[in-house]
Amino acid sequence: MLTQDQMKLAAATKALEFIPDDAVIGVGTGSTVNLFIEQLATIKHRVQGAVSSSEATTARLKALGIPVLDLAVVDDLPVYVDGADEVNHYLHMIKGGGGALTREKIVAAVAKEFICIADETKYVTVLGEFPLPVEVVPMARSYVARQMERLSKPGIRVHPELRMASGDKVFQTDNGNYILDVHGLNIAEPVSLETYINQIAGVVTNGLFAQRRADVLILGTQHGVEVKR
Ligand SMILES: O=C[C@H](O)[C@H](O)[C@H](O)COP(=O)(O)O
Repeated sequence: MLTQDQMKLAAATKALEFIPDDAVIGVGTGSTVNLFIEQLATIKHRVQGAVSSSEATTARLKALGIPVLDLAVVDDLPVYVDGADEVNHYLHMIKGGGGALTREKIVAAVAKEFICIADETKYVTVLGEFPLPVEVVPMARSYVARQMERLSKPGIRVHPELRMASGDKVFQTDNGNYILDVHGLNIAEPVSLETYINQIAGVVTNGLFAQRRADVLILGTQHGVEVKR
């Protein structure tokens, strides 16, 4: 029986086959991506560098000698590799468990191909068991929380929770914002919910990646690596 980390590593290693020569690569954030970064370091001589989606990823890339470029000076990003907290059969995702959703969404928007690397525990029929991260401007946190609660239905309570770092310290994103983790959503229509939440004043973005879904899912399973499109 493989561990979750072994399945993540298998998916991260397979992703190397999707990396074109001499390209700048978009790199996401999280434990699965950290394994990918270690693999990417083994072929760093054949890439120009990486665009990073978080301060944590930037530090790891630099530590392994992979040049980090500013997205603003990169015109062509053929591939973006990132993990997910949940991914459904249409390759819509929930992301942002590590709080990097906004920069991830920006880099993903620029990239031609989004390659999601995940282990089989992330593969779901309906998104929403994982609480949906919503990045908010700090002063809007209570207003946005109230708007999210209005998504409750009879028998289903939608419950936003302000993400804490430790003790009574509020978690802050790389952009200086807060995260509401929204529990109780059963997401039957990810594209319309993504749009709806993003229109609430004070929301920077939410962790649904449905309008810009993954193009390829590399899934580490107990029976080997599966590639889905
Ligand atoms: O903000 C974090 C990212 O969206 C990650 O891609 C996501 O949380 C998955 O992370 P992990 O690979 O650690 O499960």
